[in-house]
Amino acid sequence: MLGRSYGKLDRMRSAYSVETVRTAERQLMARLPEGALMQRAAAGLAAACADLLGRVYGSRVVLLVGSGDNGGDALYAGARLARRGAGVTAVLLAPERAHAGGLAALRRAGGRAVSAGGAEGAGGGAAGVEELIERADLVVDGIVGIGGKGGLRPDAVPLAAAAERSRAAVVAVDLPSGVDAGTGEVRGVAVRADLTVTFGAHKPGLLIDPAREYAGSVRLVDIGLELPVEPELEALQHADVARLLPVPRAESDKYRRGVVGIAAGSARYPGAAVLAVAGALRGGAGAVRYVGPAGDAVITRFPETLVSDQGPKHAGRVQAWVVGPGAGDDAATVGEVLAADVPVLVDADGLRLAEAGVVRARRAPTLMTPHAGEAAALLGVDRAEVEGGRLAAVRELAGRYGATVLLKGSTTLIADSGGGAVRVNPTGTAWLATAGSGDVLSGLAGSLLAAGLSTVDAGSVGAYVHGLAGRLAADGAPVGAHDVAEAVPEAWRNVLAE
Ligand SMILES: NC(=O)C1=CN([C@@H]2O[C@H](COP(=O)(O)OP(=O)(O)OC[C@H]3O[C@@H](n4cnc5c(N)ncnc54)[C@H](O)[C@@H]3O)[C@@H](O)[C@H]2O)[C@@H](O)CC1
Ligand SMILES: Nc1ncnc2c1ncn2[C@@H]1O[C@H](COP(=O)(O)OP(=O)(O)O)[C@@H](O)[C@H]1O
Ligand SMILES: [K+]
Repeated sequence: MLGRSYGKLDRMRSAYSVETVRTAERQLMARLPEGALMQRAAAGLAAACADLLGRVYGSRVVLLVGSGDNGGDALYAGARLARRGAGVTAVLLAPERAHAGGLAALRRAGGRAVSAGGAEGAGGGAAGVEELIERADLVVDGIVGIGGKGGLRPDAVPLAAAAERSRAAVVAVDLPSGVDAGTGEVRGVAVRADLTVTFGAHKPGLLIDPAREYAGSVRLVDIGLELPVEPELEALQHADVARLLPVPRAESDKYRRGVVGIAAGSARYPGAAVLAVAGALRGGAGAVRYVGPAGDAVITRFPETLVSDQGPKHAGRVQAWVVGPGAGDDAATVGEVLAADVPVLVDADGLRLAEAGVVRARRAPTLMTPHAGEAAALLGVDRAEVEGGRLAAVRELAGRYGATVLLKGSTTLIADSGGGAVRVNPTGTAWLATAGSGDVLSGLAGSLLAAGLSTVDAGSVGAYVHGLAGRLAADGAPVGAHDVAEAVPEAWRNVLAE
């Protein structure tokens, strides 16, 4: 929990695909002496390990070393720690293919190496190796980095399991071994790290669940890569959001600030209408119109709402619509809203009722906000497939519908149909997994649309403020969706205070 101290994140965080990182590395390597890049990586890694250890001298460090350059980084960093008095043991998964220069450096510094399979020297053997890991103060995971394919290989699985059992702090080199760097997918076992030291650029997997959870906190080591302007993934931070939040000027009036229309709720689910309005009233629009059968419940709770029981077509001026929360099977209302020539946010029941062809044919932009279950239903796949491959799912939906799609959940992603960087929300908290909090988000993001933000900005700023409001409201204890709505002004002030 970041709690009330939240808010020191001030630069857009970007992640680049593995191919982009490799290209940048090749270009830089061509201009540098051989091995220089790996030394930069190892120096940053060793410094992070030393910070974590506090006292390096006398500490017990175990390196898990695969056969690629990821293992090389671990070996060179281990050599640096050994020179400062740590007892360093490298566990080699493939002794004959371990990075030769790194291994020699470690041995010169007084470190030793054993085989994971037990073939080489004392202390080897599977049981001995696992014991070594369990007794360590620090485990450095250099099994595999961006060269990884598929899940962790079977010979590496017991090492990852021993690291998880161990009391040691676990530092992953570049990525936790076993996670997919490009997508955040995790197939089978992967290393669970307390800290991941990543080189040159964040990789998408470090920002997307489930892999993000395996990474622990992430420290970026600058190795001098020159990266393209457009990343594959970007996470807004406080300063970015502060620039995008709509703030009224002296000449503003309620219409200039934007009117958001909420077509939500039903006799069965009046609460969804109330919660969507609760979010909308705190989202920057100058007025909130409500259309639907829950007008009485809405007006009782929020007398400032402009309530109408006519359909959306007769509701009067609206700069953006929200349709769907708690809407049941009211396809006619969804159709009417989609026919309006203003931005529309479609959520919940509305997603099921919005035909792809109709959404694609709209001239004004559309923002769809499914959770994983709804996204799975739209794509005709299992929910687990969406949860395991969120990036592919959000892109696929955006392409199919010709819309901006915000995929809710542990990592909320926002993709535009035109391609470009996918936004990832960094403020989410599992306390938001409470009934109705999605309704608050749809009202909030709809209000931002009415205030003039693009669908991508309204979705990502909405998710950011909503996540922050969830953290502030919860502050370590369970909350209801209405609490989240009530904390939105505090979240807003928190962002602008930066
Ligand atoms: N390319 C560069 O310029 C730099 C690379 N660096 C490091 O180099 C890494 C990439 O190195 P490589 O390209 O050698 O690749 P890796 O070391 O990431 O992985 C390749 C090795 O892992 C094995 N492997 C692949 N999939 C596996 C799996 N699922 N389970 C277990 N083992 C698996 C392969 O057999 C191969 O031997 C980066 O992640 C980073 O740590 C850094 O030194 C910085 C500079
Ligand atoms: N584990 C989680 N971590 C972070 N945020 C979550 C998590 N689970 C759900 N959320 C967020 O909570 C909200 C729930 O929305 P939704 O699933 O539509 O619920 P409802 O339909 O009950 O309103 C979304 O903003 C979603 O991103
Ligand atoms: K690794």
